[in-house]
Amino acid sequence: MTNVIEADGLHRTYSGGFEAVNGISFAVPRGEIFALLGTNGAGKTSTVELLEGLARPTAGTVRVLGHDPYTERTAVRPRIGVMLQEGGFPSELTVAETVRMWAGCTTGARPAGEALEMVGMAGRAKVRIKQLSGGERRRLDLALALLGRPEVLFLDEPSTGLDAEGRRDTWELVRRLRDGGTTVLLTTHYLEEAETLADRLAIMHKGRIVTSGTPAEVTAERPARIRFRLPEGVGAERLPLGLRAAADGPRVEIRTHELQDALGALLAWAAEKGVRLDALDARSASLEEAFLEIASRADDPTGFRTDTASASRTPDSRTADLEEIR
Ligand SMILES: Nc1ncnc2c1ncn2[C@@H]1O[C@H](COP(=O)(O)OP(=O)(O)OP(=O)(O)O)[C@@H](O)[C@H]1O
Repeated sequence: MTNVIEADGLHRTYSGGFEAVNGISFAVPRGEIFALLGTNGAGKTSTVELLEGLARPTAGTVRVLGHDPYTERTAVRPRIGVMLQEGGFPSELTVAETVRMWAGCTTGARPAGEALEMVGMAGRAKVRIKQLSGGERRRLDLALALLGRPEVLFLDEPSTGLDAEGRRDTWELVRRLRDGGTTVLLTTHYLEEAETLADRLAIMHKGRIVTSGTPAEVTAERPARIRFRLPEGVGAERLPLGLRAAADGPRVEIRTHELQDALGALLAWAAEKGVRLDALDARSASLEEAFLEIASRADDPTGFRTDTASASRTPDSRTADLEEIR
């Protein structure tokens, strides 16, 4: 499969000497939605700007559609669509005028009405920019990014400021574009967005990629969780040995990399002993849990793991992991 975006050993150091991007590498094949996640200030926007050709990396290489997006800007720019974190529009123009103005600078632009239709803004064509809500401005930003029928779409926090319905509409649109062959790289703070939308993702922290893979791969590295309440008079120490659990009074939590085995053992024990497990809840790790764990672990210099190290961690298959109830 052809890689449409390739970043290799990227560094970006700002003029004061601050290293915002610290040696990251990844590749995005054609027709994939790739999400860059990260803590505030992790370096996502700094990275995306390098991919968009808005800045030159301090070290390392970027290829977009086989070209250097900075030095070969004229070859790359007509084939990409960019939605920046904050678009600046003349506030007195109407939505339609803004789109037409933008279309005038775009080769092979879609008709203005079509671009507005795609983002659900056709009914707002005559409204002045200054009268738009924050969410409507985001939709307009997206319409402008789509004007040139881009092969590669860069979306920096596309659904920030959108309500739940607007977010779902945007996800639908991004999926349709992907299904039509567009490659999409997006940054987001919404973990649900990354989990449901991204084919693959990378989590950044302090300029580095800490982990990457499909959403399922990233969460699979984290233990699943079983929670329940034991009846009065039944202590957690009576649970089967393999299921040593953290208990806070009657509330018990088991963390395990083998959810099916652990749950099976727990239910068999409860049935045999006639113990009722109240509020029983078993679930795989969510991306949010993975993210929070990565962020807190990466803050601890002794606990920092690189991508390779965390990927090669082998879960203990027989014993459930024990963790304190938080
Ligand atoms: N022009 C600049 N000069 C110096 N430092 C900068 C500059 N632009 C960004 N930074 C710093 O680089 C780091 C990374 O910023 P960046 O905007 O890339 O992070 P981000 O992951 O997009 O953050 P957020 O999620 O908060 O938008 C931050 O610490 C930021 O303060």
